[in-house]
Amino acid sequence: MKVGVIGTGYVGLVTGACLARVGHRVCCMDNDTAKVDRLKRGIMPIYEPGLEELVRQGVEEGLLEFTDALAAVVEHAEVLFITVGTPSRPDGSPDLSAVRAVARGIGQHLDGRYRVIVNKSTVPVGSGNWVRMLVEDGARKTVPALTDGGGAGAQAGEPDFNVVSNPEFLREGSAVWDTFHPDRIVIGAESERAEQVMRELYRHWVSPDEPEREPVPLVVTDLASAEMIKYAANAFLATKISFINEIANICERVGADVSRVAQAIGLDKRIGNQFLNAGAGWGGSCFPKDVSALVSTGQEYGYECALLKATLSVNDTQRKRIIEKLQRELRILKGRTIAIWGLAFKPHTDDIRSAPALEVANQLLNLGCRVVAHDPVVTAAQAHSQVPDLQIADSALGALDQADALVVMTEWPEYPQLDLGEVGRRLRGRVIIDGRNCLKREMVQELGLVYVGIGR
Ligand SMILES: NC(=O)c1ccc[n+]([C@@H]2O[C@H](COP(=O)([O-])OP(=O)(O)OC[C@H]3O[C@@H](n4cnc5c(N)ncnc54)[C@H](O)[C@@H]3O)[C@@H](O)[C@H]2O)c1
Ligand SMILES: O=c1ccn([C@@H]2O[C@H](COP(=O)(O)OP(=O)(O)O[C@H]3O[C@H](CO)[C@@H](O)[C@H](O)[C@H]3O)[C@@H](O)[C@H]2O)c(=O)[nH]1
Repeated sequence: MKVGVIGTGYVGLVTGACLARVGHRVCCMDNDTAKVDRLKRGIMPIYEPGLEELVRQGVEEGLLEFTDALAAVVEHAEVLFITVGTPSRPDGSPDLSAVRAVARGIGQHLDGRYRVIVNKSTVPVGSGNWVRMLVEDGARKTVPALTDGGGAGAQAGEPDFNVVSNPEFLREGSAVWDTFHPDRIVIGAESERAEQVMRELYRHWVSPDEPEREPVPLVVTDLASAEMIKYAANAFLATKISFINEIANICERVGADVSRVAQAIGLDKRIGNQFLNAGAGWGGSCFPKDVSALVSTGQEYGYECALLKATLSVNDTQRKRIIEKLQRELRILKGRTIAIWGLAFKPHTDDIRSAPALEVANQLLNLGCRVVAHDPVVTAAQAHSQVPDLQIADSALGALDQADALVVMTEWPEYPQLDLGEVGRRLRGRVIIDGRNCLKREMVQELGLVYVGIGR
């Protein structure tokens, strides 16, 4: 099928490359001309395992191309994905300005051919109807027949597009794998015709040719339910982490070990063992904004989301606990040098959007510390775009020289592999705050260092 992807960011690029891999002809569009130019030269805008090869293969096979022209992508595609960003506004509600611009723009370039317009951006309930309205508004300017009402068809009363909600559940760092192995595909469709197009688009997943491959469950719903499924999934996962962090905070007080508690409760199949790692709290481009957006939707309808507000508030205080732990061990923070291992909001990505590490770094700088950080993939330029006063070390061990304490903020697998003896020798102070419970406590303690984990 001919597929268009509008917004070649994380989701757009991965979606486009994976759809090309299964044989669709994909045109990815972005209004960031520099990004498009780099992509045409094979330079990836993000660090994501497996993505570069996939993009190269798609381009070489003539199945994947990039453009900065909206008209070109609308012209090309039978199915048009909207994958632009929907960041939080200061009040927690999502900023939908990019979706608005794209939906209107699509309308302006529609011709008489039928299109399926797919919302893959995470957008509040009701956005499917809103996108339909915006596309119609855009089309009205260029397709006079629409002024007769009834839809976006070149002939009055005959719509030439349908809107579909197809939320995305990929995780950064394993985005390609997740796209090929999703737990489910959700389609909120406003017509049978659009549903059939989406079934065909996802045939590789939902009706695999190879008998050894299990079909991926396809959940077909109305638009509003599909939109809600995305928010509910993220809110549940974020709540699960805030829950275990709260348990961790009680564990610390009563002398229990949250790792053992999580392991044991996770064996209960009703609870499950994933997303039970206590730590410095969740971050990233999705959980913070999506939980806030759901609270904001509740408020629009006069509903107080008490549980979701608690999820957010536990997460807020969780980062402050890192500072409290440092204060407890070092007493005076002013004038101290603190080393931070890990800046990305989680391992295997260079994404620093709402990264707990940067928030902790900022707080420490405000408290008068010098902060020296290391991350295996986040560059100094990226880090400085958010925290200009942060010092960046070339190596994890290099970050420790003159440091009074080490704080581990991202559980990159290489950190626990480092020579702890060397860590002990390099650190000026004796304190290690393991904000991700990823180091071997006993080994740290054997070296005469003070180990402080989360909930243990
Ligand atoms: N990142 C994730 O892991 C993830 C996972 C699931 C869902 N989502 C959702 O997917 C959406 C996209 O997220 P992302 O992380 O890929 O965002 P992103 O910021 O990485 O990418 C968005 C892209 O859209 C482009 N863009 C903005 N306005 C445009 C316009 N008018 N025309 C064309 N392109 C435009 C930007 O230049 C950028 O390249 C969000 O709603 C997000 O919540 C993200
Ligand atoms: O047990 C855990 C698991 C995760 N985290 C933290 O939670 C955050 C989010 O992690 P993760 O969910 O793995 O990353 P994302 O790439 O943000 O993916 C989430 O957000 C995406 C965007 O909506 C969804 O598509 C995914 O399904 C959803 O997992 C990170 O800061 C992690 O450090 C924990 O603290 N403890």
